Amino acid sequence: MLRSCAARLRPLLVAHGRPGGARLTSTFSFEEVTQKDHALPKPSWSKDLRLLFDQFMKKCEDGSWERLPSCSRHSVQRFQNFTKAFFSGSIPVKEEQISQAKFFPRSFEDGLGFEYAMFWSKDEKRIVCLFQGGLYLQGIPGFLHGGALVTLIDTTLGTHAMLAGGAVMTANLSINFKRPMPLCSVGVINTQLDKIEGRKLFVSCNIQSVDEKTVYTEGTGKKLLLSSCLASSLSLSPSFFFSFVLVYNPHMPINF
Ligand SMILES: CCCCCCCCCCCCCC(=O)SCCNC(=O)CCNC(=O)[C@H](O)C(C)(C)COP(=O)(O)OP(=O)(O)OC[C@H]1O[C@@H](n2cnc3c(N)ncnc32)[C@H](O)[C@@H]1OP(=O)(O)O
Repeated sequence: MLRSCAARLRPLLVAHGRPGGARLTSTFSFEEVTQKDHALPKPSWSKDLRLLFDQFMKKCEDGSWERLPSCSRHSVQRFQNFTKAFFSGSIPVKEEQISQAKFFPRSFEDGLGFEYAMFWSKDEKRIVCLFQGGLYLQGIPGFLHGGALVTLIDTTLGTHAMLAGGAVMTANLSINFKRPMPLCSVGVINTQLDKIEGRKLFVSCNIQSVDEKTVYTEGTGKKLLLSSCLASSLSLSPSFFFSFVLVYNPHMPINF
């Protein structure tokens, strides 16, 4: 699947006239153009997280669910396209800073921060995010920091809103912390799209324990579309969308 996405990206890279584009077209291969996918099992994953992951991978076999790949950096090209399209290219961040920047939830060493994998059901229009909050995310002793939970909620709701509508920003987020969540335990975020009003997407979710007996946190968010591409992108394929995130930037090493 990713190989075919990479093939689809080839003309895109050339079309954008990126530096090195010509070289890439002659040497382009899947191995060269993808970044590390972090949404895959690692030794730091607990047994619970691994078991849940395997259950969802099984659900992916008939195509009803799809695992969403996840990388830690945007390519400079993608950043430039984004800022040009939505901010008239006027974001005051230097290119070298962008190539150093990391996606916040993926910026910790393995097992110490956020470990998570998201699965998308196109038919049910929901995301399930399986996660484990590591030792560096402590708030009150022994429990996850509320801000860490909010980060993951915003990321999951943002991903849902993007799949449903295109590029979005969070305008508003409301959180109820119901029970403290133990450090290093596994949680499950379930999202839903509640309604769409013009450019506004209303999404909500909760975080439950693996046995579904405890609801740790509930979140509702209002996401604002940055473009009017809602109607045309409702049928956007997540694999294509996220494969675009995985575009290789020739100025960066392949593995981080
Ligand atoms: C490396 C791999 C990465 C992979 C990434 C994938 C996953 C990524 C997930 C990442 C996740 C991370 C995500 C992040 O971290 S996003 C970062 C955090 N968010 C921001 O920084 C947003 C800052 N705010 C703005 O830029 C603007 O205010 C926006 C764009 C939001 C709206 O400004 P704009 O000028 O466009 O719109 P408008 O003012 O004409 O208002 C339009 C309508 O909206 C209503 N409204 C506006 N504001 C609010 C509000 N606060 N509450 C409730 N309602 C609000 C307003 O009443 C009006 O309604 P109506 O009168 O029409 O009914």
